[in-house]
Amino acid sequence: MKHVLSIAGTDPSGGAGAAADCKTFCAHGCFALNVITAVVSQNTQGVRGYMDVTPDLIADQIDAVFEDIDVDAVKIGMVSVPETIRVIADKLKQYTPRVVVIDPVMVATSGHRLLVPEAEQTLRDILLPLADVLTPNIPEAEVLTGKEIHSLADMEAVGREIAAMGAKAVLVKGGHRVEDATDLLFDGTDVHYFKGQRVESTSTHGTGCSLSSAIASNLANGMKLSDAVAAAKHYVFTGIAHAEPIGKGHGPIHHFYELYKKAGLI
Ligand SMILES: Nc1ncnc2c1ncn2[C@@H]1O[C@H](COP(=O)(O)OP(=O)(O)O)[C@@H](O)[C@H]1O
Ligand SMILES: Cc1ncc(COP(=O)(O)O)c(N)n1
Repeated sequence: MKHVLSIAGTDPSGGAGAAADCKTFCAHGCFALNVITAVVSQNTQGVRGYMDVTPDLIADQIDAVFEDIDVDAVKIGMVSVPETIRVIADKLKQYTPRVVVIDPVMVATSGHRLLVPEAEQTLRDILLPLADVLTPNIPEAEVLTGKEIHSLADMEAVGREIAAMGAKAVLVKGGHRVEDATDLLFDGTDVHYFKGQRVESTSTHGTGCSLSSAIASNLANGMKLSDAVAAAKHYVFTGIAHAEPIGKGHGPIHHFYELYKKAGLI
């Protein structure tokens, strides 16, 4: 069994962050490990506040994992402040995990910032070059490049530009598109489109967290990148399409992929 580590913030309502990551790893038959960067009070209706874990405690959590367990892949989510980014980057350089998937989380679906503006530059300069795969959504790709995205051609242009900043591969996610939910991968050489129908649903909390965790799991399980992304996208699509509404706001996607398969739903 492969061991996959999430480095992310929390969500007590179980839809995003560390909870989504660990559910996704388990659904892919991987053993879930997790390091917490920030304790967040949030639910399906929004983020109420958060407290960053100190850099020393983040470092010690990462050491506790790597000194003890062989890690096959790492997924990084909410990193909130420059100090958090620096300590994670130092530890990635120290332990050189085989696969690093970075979801550059900036703003929650509810509109609350999860990355302070001063940290955007640090993320771009220090963390981005350590990514085997970086998975910005459209607003995040716009912040990283300073360019507006209105079309698939714009998604391709920013994907290439972010790769030129140092990420080995870039998946520009299309969840914020109006017409469909097509994602675009630039793998450093080729461009791949992952066409996706938009599901009209309020169960979209944690889609980005789950997608990047599914990619990390699929890569840990030995898939090649384009297959890993295609399978991850299907996982998230199914999670949205078959979710039972939970909570009063934007509910979580579901992680019962194998059950859905057995039931003949997918
Ligand atoms: N309403 C939707 N219908 C189908 N797929 C969606 C929908 N919303 C998001 N996705 C997919 O979920 C994944 C996460 O995308 P996105 O929502 O853009 O990320 P984030 O959660 O970081 O904002 C992408 O593969 C995207 O295409
Ligand atoms: C700890 C944490 N990490 C990431 C997200 C983003 O998820 P979403 O964009 O689906 O709200 C979140 N809400 N909370």
